[in-house]
Amino acid sequence: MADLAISTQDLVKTYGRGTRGLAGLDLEVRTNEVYGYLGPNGAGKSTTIRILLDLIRATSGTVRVLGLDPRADGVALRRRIGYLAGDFVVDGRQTSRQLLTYLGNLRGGVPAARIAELADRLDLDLDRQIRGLSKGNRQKAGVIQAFMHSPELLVLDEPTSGLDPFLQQEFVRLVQEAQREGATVFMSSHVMSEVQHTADRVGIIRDGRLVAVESVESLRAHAVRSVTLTFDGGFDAADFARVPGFSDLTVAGPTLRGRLAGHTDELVKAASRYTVRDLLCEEPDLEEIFFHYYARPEADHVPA
Ligand SMILES: Nc1ncnc2c1ncn2[C@@H]1O[C@H](COP(=O)(O)OP(=O)(O)OP(=O)(O)O)[C@@H](O)[C@H]1O
Repeated sequence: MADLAISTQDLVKTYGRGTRGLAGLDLEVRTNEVYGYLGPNGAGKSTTIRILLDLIRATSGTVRVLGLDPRADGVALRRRIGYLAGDFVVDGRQTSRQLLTYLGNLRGGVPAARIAELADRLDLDLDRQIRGLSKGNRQKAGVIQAFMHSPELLVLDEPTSGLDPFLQQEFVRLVQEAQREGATVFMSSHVMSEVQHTADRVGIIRDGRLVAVESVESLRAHAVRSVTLTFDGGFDAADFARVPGFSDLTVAGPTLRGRLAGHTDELVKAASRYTVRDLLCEEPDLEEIFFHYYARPEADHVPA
């Protein structure tokens, strides 16, 4: 289907001696979305990505990437994809500039100014030998080679591992720019917070199967936030006990704390009857929801 950048049906990968890599994976990544592919170590994320790139082959099942079969059209596909491997390994004797120029030429030529601009944004010294670089700096070279030719599809395996928080923000901007320019981004991670700033949807994989697909928006809407309200003058906690979704209330002097699921509107209306000195509403902990899926072995595929 044209509106799907990636689709797999009943994909199975068995490694020697029956180790299950994938156990019937049905994946659908829509064109121009950012899809976060989440799961704990060993869930099958890298196995999926390697099959998409035809670096390994599935035991059974079908795969379509940009409308093509990676097994038959791997070479044509590579040019249209930006791929960052989880274990980005290259010949360390060359400089990043040499490596990126070489890879750029393989992909039909990438202007030197584009490489320089990305290196500047990620703060990478292009003229140092790769083997002398820290893991984080090598990862920057990996990120640049994935983005530099403005591919239609970015397939990124744990892209921000090793990047410091400042560079993670720059990475988020790169992903957003790529999406604005029409690219689709498929990105694996085992850390929810890493993808929540960029992803439209997240798919959660466990034991080689997709156990949930949700839009980040809906994850947020169902997320639970810790709320702390401090009042000037008295307040009646009973007014807050009636607020839908507000639970685990505790009162300490002028301060009321609780957990809020869903929208804040009713809580704000209840608080507006009093003089509010301070209001703290913590970011929803999506990680908590993410682990909730692992706690339910029977969890069903939830279409977003
Ligand atoms: N080359 C291999 N030979 C045998 N088993 C493998 C091989 N590669 C992966 N596996 C197994 O397949 C399963 C899925 O591994 P995979 O690397 O795809 O998981 P992952 O979700 O990417 O984990 P991580 O976050 O640790 O990279 C694991 O049980 C793993 O041990």
